[in-house]
Amino acid sequence: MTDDRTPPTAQGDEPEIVLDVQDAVRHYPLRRRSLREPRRSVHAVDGVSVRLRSGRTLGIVGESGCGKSTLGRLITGLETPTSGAVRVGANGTPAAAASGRGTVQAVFQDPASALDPRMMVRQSVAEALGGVGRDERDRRVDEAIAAVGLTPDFGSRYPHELSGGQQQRVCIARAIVGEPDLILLDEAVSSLDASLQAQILDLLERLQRDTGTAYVFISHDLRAVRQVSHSVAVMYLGQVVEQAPAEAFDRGLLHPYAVALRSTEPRILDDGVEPVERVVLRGEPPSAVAPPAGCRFAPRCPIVEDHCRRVAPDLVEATPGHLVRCHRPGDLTLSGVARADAGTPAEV
Ligand SMILES: Nc1ncnc2c1ncn2[C@@H]1O[C@H](COP(=O)(O)OP(=O)(O)OP(=O)(O)O)[C@@H](O)[C@H]1O
Repeated sequence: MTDDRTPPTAQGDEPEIVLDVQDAVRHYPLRRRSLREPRRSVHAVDGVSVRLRSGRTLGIVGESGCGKSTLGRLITGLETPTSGAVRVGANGTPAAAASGRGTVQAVFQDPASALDPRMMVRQSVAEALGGVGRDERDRRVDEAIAAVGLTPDFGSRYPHELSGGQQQRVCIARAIVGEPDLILLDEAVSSLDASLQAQILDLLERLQRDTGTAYVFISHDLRAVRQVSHSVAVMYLGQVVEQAPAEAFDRGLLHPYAVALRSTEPRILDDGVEPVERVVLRGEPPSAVAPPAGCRFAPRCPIVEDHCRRVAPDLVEATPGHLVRCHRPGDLTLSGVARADAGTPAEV
């Protein structure tokens, strides 16, 4: 894959928006043990706004429990937001209404459980296509199986006759066969070994070039996210704390949590840049049931000030396409990680 992920569209001729998340909130009410107990809920996603254009990839990273998968379920319409709006496709249909209609497809971590063990590959891919005539269905199923690099004879195999990588290719064939506007990839390469991961990531990039499908790529693997994404959103306790063009993700992160997270993957900088000093965060993430007042990251922040504990920072644009939610953006830097270089940030 190339480093330059700038889409091939001329300026002023922007591709259409296929995902528009506006102030999305998803709270899960907790069961009360008695009626006197106050109502409490898990703030899984707490005011997320992102937009994604056709042909581009938005990466979402953050530690376990920060709300990545919940956001993914809102995008695929598997869940509805407690408040806010999630619209998908060129027509801006609410995600819940678009669910099951093929506008958005999803690929998850475990391909074996995503495939029906009683269905041959062809049936499985055809099932995802829905109601089209038989000839067209056969043609599109053949194309999808070929597009993911499987030979036609795989069509008559069952999932247990495939390797993990081949099963994931079938899941991707199922996702692309109906030509969706958007594919959610939630830890889609995480269970594969390194060389298979590279193959699948290359495949996804090629498919995107050919079809213009947009991807939301959720992963704890920063290296994979950096490789495929045009823009990367870093989540912390249900909120986006930084969204940066992929180039800035290497050297120009501004939020202390994003810098710390980034420092756990020094190998990304193997391309001649000095190694990064590791920032070790104190403590565990606070509970998503009662997020801290002020900045949610304040209890663990290495550069916290009094103000941070009292006033919640807004997500503001530092440079075009680069957003950060911090009172002291850019104040935590690492040796080998230069201060943000505005450059020409990509929009997703
Ligand atoms: N159905 C549910 N009911 C109650 N709480 C939930 C539910 N689903 C998720 N949560 C809680 O919401 C928060 C966000 O969970 P989510 O699965 O979105 O995080 P994640 O970032 O995808 O984590 P991981 O990387 O471990 O998958 C967590 O605190 C989780 O316990």
